[in-house]
Amino acid sequence: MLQNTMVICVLGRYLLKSSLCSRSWCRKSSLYSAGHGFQPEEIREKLRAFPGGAVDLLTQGETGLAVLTVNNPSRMNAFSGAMMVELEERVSQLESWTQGKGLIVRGAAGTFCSGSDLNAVRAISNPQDGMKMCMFMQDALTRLQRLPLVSVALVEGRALGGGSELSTACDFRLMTPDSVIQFVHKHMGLVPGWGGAARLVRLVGDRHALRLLGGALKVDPELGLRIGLADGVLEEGAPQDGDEGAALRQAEEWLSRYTKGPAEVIRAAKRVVSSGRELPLTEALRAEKEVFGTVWGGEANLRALAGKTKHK
Ligand SMILES: CC[C@H](C(=O)O)C(=O)SCCNC(=O)CCNC(=O)[C@H](O)C(C)(C)COP(=O)(O)OP(=O)(O)OC[C@H]1O[C@@H](n2cnc3c(N)ncnc32)[C@H](O)[C@@H]1OP(=O)(O)O
Repeated sequence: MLQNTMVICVLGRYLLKSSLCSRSWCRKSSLYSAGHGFQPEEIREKLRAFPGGAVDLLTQGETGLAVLTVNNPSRMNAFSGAMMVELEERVSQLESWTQGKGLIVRGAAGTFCSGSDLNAVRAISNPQDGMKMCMFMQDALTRLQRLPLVSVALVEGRALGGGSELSTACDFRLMTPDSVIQFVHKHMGLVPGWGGAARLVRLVGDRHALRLLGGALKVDPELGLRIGLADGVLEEGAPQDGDEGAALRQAEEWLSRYTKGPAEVIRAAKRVVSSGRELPLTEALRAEKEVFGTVWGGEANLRALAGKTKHK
């Protein structure tokens, strides 16, 4: 009991100091340390032995939106080891992108992501390597979720296994009409290990989470909306018309509602939500105070005051 309380206190302090407190939000901070057996360089080297695919990042300076594309279409965008390393590198890039406001995470060629590349999984199916991959991906996806960017997973086609977990690391999920999110882990004799279970419980509550994991249920857009896993359903038809970018454009338009305005204000909004999501109330309030201090009397605030803004 005492040990649990200490772990919670240490975690709270860690979040406040490392990624959520005012002076160091943008600093790269890891979820695990050497004390947990987390040796990132050793893990990267191991993962790079499983090549294939890419994780592409496109940042748009004018809009402040970035698009992260999981790109391995011949394997339904499964994550090779090299792609796991690339994902972490892209997250590092986004951590340093101070002008960013929004992020869309998608898969190439009309499908989201079919999880880990099973060829790599078979080769590292011993417990030691599994733990290393688990810590590495938890760390990368936790840092992705904590980015001061409003993020949305654009789910087309299938989001399976690790792909379903990736979708939960975004603030929102948009689904195309025929898409499916499925935590297939049970069928693989597994549970999520990329942080997907912990995030799923926070998104849909423990009972729905247990239904999705225990039943490996296929979540279509209707079910997704009903349980709060999906935040919107995109319009029918675009890819059949030979226009692969249509879903992306719809997602950009959807996201722009939440990213319109000065970067420092949008980023501050995401930061107070991140601290509220992760920290106990007292620490979240302190973190909120720190963020408030970064916008109070700031350029956007003074402009609004000078303009006698009315909210009609
Ligand atoms: C469980 C958690 C774990 C983790 O957390 O790390 C994982 O994520 S394990 C991976 C979980 N995902 C799967 O088990 C996916 C298995 N694949 C399928 O169910 C199907 O392939 C599907 C539904 C994704 C697509 O079916 P469809 O009929 O449309 O296409 P194909 O089956 O012909 O697939 C095309 C091609 O892609 C290869 N593929 C698909 N997914 C993976 C994957 N995860 N790893 C490696 N390769 C994958 C599939 O084998 C086909 O290749 P081919 O050479 O043509 O056989």
